[in-house]
Amino acid sequence: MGSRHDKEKAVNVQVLLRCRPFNEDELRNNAPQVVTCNDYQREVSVTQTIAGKQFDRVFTFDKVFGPSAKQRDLYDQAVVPIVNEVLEGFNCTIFAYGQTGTGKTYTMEGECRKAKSGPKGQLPADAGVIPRAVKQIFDTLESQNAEYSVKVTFLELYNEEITDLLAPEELSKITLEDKQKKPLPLMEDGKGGVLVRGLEEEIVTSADEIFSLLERGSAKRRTAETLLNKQSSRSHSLFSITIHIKEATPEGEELIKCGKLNLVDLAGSENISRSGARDGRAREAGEINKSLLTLGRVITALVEHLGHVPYRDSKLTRLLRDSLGGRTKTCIIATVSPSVHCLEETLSTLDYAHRAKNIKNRPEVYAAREKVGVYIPKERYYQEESERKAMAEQIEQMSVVIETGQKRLDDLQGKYDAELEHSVESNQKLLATEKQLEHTSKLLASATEELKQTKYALTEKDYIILQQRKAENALAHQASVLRSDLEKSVQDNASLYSKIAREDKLNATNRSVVNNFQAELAGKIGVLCNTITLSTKQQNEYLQTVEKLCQSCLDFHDKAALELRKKVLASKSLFLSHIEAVQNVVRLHKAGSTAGLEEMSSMISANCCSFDQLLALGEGEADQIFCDLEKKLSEHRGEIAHFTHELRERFNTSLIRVKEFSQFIHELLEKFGEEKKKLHAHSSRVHEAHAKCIGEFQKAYEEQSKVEQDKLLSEITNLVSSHMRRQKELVDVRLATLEEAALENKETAEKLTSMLDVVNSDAKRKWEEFYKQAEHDFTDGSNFSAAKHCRMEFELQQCVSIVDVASQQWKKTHASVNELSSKHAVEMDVHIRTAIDVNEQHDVDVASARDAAADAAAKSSADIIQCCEVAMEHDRKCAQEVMAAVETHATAIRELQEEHAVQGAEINKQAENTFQHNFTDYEPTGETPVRSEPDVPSKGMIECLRAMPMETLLEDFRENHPYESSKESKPSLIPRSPLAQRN
Ligand SMILES: Nc1ncnc2c1ncn2[C@@H]1O[C@H](COP(=O)(O)OP(=O)(O)OP(=O)(O)O)[C@@H](O)[C@H]1O
Repeated sequence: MGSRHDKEKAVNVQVLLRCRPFNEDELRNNAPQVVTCNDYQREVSVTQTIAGKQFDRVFTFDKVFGPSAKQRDLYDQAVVPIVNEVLEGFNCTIFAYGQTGTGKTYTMEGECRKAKSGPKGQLPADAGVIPRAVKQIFDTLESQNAEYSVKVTFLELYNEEITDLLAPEELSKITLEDKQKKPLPLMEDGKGGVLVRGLEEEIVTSADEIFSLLERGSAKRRTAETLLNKQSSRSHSLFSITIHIKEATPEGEELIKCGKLNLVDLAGSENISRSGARDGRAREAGEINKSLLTLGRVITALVEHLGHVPYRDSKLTRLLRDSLGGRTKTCIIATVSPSVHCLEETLSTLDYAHRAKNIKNRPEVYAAREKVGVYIPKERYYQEESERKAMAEQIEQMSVVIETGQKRLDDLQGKYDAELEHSVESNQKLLATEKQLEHTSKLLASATEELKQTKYALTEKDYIILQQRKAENALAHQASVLRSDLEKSVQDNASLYSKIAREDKLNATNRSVVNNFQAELAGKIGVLCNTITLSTKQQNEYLQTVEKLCQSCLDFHDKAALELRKKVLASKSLFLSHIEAVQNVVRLHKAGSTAGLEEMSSMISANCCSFDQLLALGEGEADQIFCDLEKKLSEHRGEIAHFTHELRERFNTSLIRVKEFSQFIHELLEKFGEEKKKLHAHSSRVHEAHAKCIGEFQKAYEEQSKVEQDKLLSEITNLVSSHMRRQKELVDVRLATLEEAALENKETAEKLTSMLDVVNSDAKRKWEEFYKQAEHDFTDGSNFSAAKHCRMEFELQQCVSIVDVASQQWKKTHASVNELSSKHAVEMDVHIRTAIDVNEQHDVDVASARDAAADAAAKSSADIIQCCEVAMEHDRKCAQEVMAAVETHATAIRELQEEHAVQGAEINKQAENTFQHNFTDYEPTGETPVRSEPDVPSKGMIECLRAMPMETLLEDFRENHPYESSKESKPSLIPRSPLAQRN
């Protein structure tokens, strides 16, 4: 627990830097390298050229992986310890952060997304962190023999919307697009963390299950990408593995350790302008950047120990809150490109990652926090899990219902708002319309007033005209009465010349009146004449126009008819030429098809022949092959028999050899025994010789000593005695050593001999065992080979019989093919003949149809021409009639004019005559009649007959028909009847 306690102290976020190798494009373009990695010193240096000078910026990280680092290197050095900590009960998070295309997905997932374990459970070399971590977790859990459970979740965060990449397809019965889009809401879990509501948690029992889930999720992500036309570079993905391990404590307690590993593949870190987001995608880029920017702000706040950390500003930071300054161990893998083209982004990534190094987390072991937890049996745990899942599903369904309700409410609110706006607009429109209506009503009232005034004026004028007409009529009547009276009085009083004197003045006045009247009448007649002349002239002009029109129409008709005739003739000739061409084509077709059919027929017969030949050849070849096969089979049979024989012989030989060898071993063993005995004898001899030698040496020594003693006794008694003592001691020591050695040698030799005996007996036993085994094996082998031989012979016989059957089958097939081909050829021939007949019949039909068509065309063109001629004749007649009518009309008008002129002159003359006759001076006759008072109307009376002056008439009219202003009365909406009616 001590180490755990240490681990639970604040630790910095671990930041690794990985620089990918140059990609193909960069290599092709010879892009200069600006990033250099020193993996050992954990340094990355970036070379910048500013104003022609080179600057190097060096960054140090917890670990640095250069372009040559493999997936395995990164995993072993950086991730293995993290996964071990997860297995100890820590929560750990690994982020991949960097510009698009720098290898985030490669690092996290690897090239082989479906990183199913290869042979012997090995992962492919390109497998990334996720598959390797999964494998490590399961390998460890399985080796620990502990009870555990593993759950995974896989989600995508795109545009601030969370999608569950593991959601089963069949659950959501909505359209594919909706399914892809279905966002999941985030909820507070009440413990300071967040939950993704409705996120599928899959319980898995093996690494392979996780791999298939991962594959499913990745596939879903890819499908969504295609549907939404987005790229992985714009979405974040979060793959989480939660592990529960049951562990027994030394105190006998059972606690469940709970570790969680979050693996986050962040979106590309480039900015909006570089991500290519425009218009509609600006929001998308904004939201992605919102997450990444918030992540940056969160890092800044944590590094600079600001009071407020803006976790809540984006879903990404809410989700990863615990991994940033929380209770989770965090590792950031920053990825960069070595190329100069990405320099700006590389520097930004390095700065970002470098700053993140200073974030401190306080990781906790989750088992420690949940020590109060109890062990639950596996079944109950799974049951509770499934219940929890069902409840979560229910909650999800309810939340969906709530969401739907909320959406509906929002929709309704939207509709209500729209309606409200609409009604405000309508009100405004209504007000405007009302104003317009008022204005229009005013206009209408004034127009009605004007109309009424006009009507009144018209009625006034009508009235005046009527009155004037009445006056005129009365005047005319009075004039005629006057004239007749005058005539009568002139006749009656012709003789009363004397009395006429006073009448002269009156007569002169009368004459002047009549003259005036006559002049007036003549003027009027003249006007009438002029009008008639004018109208006659106009009529003439009109008639001339009509004539011209008729003439031009006629001309046009003539021209059109001629053109029509020409066209009909041309079409006839064209039709004929077409028919000729069709005939030619038919002839050609006929010739071609006949030739083709004949060729086909000859080809078929040739084919039949060649087919026959081929079949015969094939048959010959097949026969040959069969013969060869049979020969080969019999050869094989012989060879196999020979081989078996040889095998048997070899076995026998090897058996003999084995026996010889065993004999040899026996001999060897015997020899060995003899040698051993010899060795024994030798050793005892050596021992004896040794003892003898020692005795002799002792004796010789003693003798020599004695001589020397005698010799030097007197001189060097002390020296010699000491020397002798020393010599004796040495010799004794030496002798003792020699004896010991001899004894040791003897012991060793005996030991060796006994060991050799053991070895020998072992070897003998083993050899006997081996010999027995070999003998047994040999018998087995020979039995087996005999059985095999029998089996092979049986199979060969079967093979031969099959080959015979096949040969017969082949012959049968050949015969049937022959039969079929000849039948086919006959049928083809029949078909071809039928086709030729049909073609000929078709030709005849075409010819008859052509003749009929030509006849019909000729007939129809003749008909058309006749029709045209008739029509032309009719037109001409019509025109002539029109001309005659016009002439008649003109003559009639002319006559009318002349007659009118004559009549006018006559009237004038007559009137003059009348006046001259009637107004001759009075000649006395003497027959003065009795004076009588003529009934001549007085001037006053005549004056009375005059129409009243205009003003009087108007006054009179206005008195009798007072004008009512319509301003008081409502204007009538019924349209007034036409004026003509009133007039
Ligand atoms: N260390 C590496 N070794 C070999 N190839 C690599 C390495 N890193 C990346 N690549 C290659 O570079 C290409 C881009 O990598 P990847 O798709 O992982 O980038 P990314 O950062 O995830 O991009 P995005 O943000 O668009 O998802 C891939 O073809 C990958 O195989």
